[in-house]
Amino acid sequence: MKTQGLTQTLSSQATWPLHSVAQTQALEHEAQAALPAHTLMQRAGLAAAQLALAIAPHAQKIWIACGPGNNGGDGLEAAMHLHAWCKHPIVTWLGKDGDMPADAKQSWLRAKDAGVTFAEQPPVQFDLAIDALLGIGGQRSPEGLMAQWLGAMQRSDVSVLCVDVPTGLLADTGEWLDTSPQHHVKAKRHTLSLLTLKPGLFTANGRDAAGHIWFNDLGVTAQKTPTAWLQHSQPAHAPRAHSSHKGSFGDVAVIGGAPGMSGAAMLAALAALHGGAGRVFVGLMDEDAKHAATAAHPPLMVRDITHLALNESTVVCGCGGGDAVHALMPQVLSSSQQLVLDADALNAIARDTALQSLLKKRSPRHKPTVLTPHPLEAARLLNCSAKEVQKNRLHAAQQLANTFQCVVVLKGSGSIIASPGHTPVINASGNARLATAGTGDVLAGLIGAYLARSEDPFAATCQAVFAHGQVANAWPSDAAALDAALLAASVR
Ligand SMILES: NC(=O)C1=CN([C@@H]2O[C@H](COP(=O)(O)OP(=O)(O)OC[C@H]3O[C@@H](n4cnc5c(N)ncnc54)[C@H](OP(=O)(O)O)[C@@H]3O)[C@@H](O)[C@H]2O)[C@@H](O)CC1
Ligand SMILES: Nc1ncnc2c1ncn2[C@@H]1O[C@H](COP(=O)(O)OP(=O)(O)O)[C@@H](O)[C@H]1O
Ligand SMILES: [K+]
Repeated sequence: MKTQGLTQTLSSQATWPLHSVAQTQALEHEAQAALPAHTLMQRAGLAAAQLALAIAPHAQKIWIACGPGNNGGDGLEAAMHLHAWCKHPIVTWLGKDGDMPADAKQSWLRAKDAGVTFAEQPPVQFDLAIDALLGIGGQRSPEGLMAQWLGAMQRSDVSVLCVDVPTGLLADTGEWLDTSPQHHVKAKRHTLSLLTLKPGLFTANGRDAAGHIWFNDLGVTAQKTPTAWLQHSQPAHAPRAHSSHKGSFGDVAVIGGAPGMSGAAMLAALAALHGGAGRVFVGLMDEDAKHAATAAHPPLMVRDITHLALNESTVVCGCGGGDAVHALMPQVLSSSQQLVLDADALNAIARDTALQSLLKKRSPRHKPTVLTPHPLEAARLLNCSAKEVQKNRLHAAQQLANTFQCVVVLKGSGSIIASPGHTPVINASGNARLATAGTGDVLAGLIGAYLARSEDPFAATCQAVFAHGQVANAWPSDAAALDAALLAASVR
């Protein structure tokens, strides 16, 4: 087994394995059995203290809020090092002598012996705070002093370093334990994930709660199949062969754009075009918009829906489809070779069990389908509330994928890509610049373009979702706000 382990930022790897709390605890037990007692906590505390120095090199007064369990033990270890390095750590601690885990007790004794300052209340002023209240053992809402201290850290303007997991966040799902709307996290935040990276840091509320994420495996290599993968970057596009032609990259046919909503279908079509599809056809449901669409975008081929070769195309259906798209769905589900279903197409399926049966039949007929619901659309398909979907996004996405035998993209902060037989992927790209109307239409079109030239629908979908978010990541902060039209023009 390796020693100490290195604290890394996530940019060094394209994909990262994410492990659940249960897997992490099993790994911790295995590692503890193979190492001298207290080794892991000493490594965790040293890593936290070193990271504290790195993110706030000039900090002197450091408030370390320690909980009653082993997460608090990590904080006590960190305090001991920071004290030895002539910083001024002040520990507020919720542990009780005689009622604490053995590792935490040992760290408490070591911190006391080293002369660390313990206080009843947080200091009035501090230069950095370390949240070592709860880690992966936190399964009920903080109350009393713990809740007060957590609130003080979240409201503070000073940087906060969370040890392992931001207190109050469920490491498996990214949901806050206490769902009252108090979590207006203000401080600049860092999280040092220990032993494993946990899925909840990357989806739902995880990204806001955790801030910049660092990882230290404490010298222990996780062997188990992960719960999910984090996609953190992707390979550059393969160069196009010189002899390639428009037929080499597939046809995408977009169906949607009912009266008043043609923009949604056009966004999907433009995204498919800029995403590299060989030819993009648009079956607009609004007759009156066809002429203007052709004039504005000559490379797009606007066609009557009945003239689209669905059985030879990757069809993107639903963007701006309104209720009228329902009538087209039997044909679309039966004939399309590959299919991306978004927005109103998903709502139509949620309402109609006959369409659900047609959808389920596609996979056995080797006709791949990608569903791209946002949480409310996913909830309609699962017959539950959007809140329930958000409670466990990985589970909801996998459930949808298994039910309909499709690839599913559950959109939002930390989009989940799930498919039967695959370990789900959490997408790391993207940010709140995408929280504007029409960006989902762009995603549907882009997935269409990637599917059209790929043999692997799951991988193609993961790459398209990453590329879509990457535009928002790279968007200059001093440029005009990113809107869906700019996004459709910028995707690759
Ligand atoms: N052991 C090791 O070698 C290593 C462990 N590591 C570290 O340990 C962390 C896991 O430690 P853990 O399992 O002790 O759980 P932890 O997150 O401290 O919380 C549980 C404690 O909090 C209490 N509690 C819970 N909710 C509460 C509430 N609302 N309000 C008040 N109290 C509440 C709960 O009490 P109980 O519910 O049992 O009454 C229990 O005492 C992990 O995230 C990592 O940081 C690393 O150093 C690697 C090596
Ligand atoms: N905060 C965010 N972080 C990352 N991605 C986001 C965020 N907000 C929105 N997005 C992305 O933007 C797109 C919005 O899609 P959707 O909700 O369908 O919007 P619309 O229907 O208006 O097109 C999705 O790809 C979603 O993942
Ligand atoms: K913590």
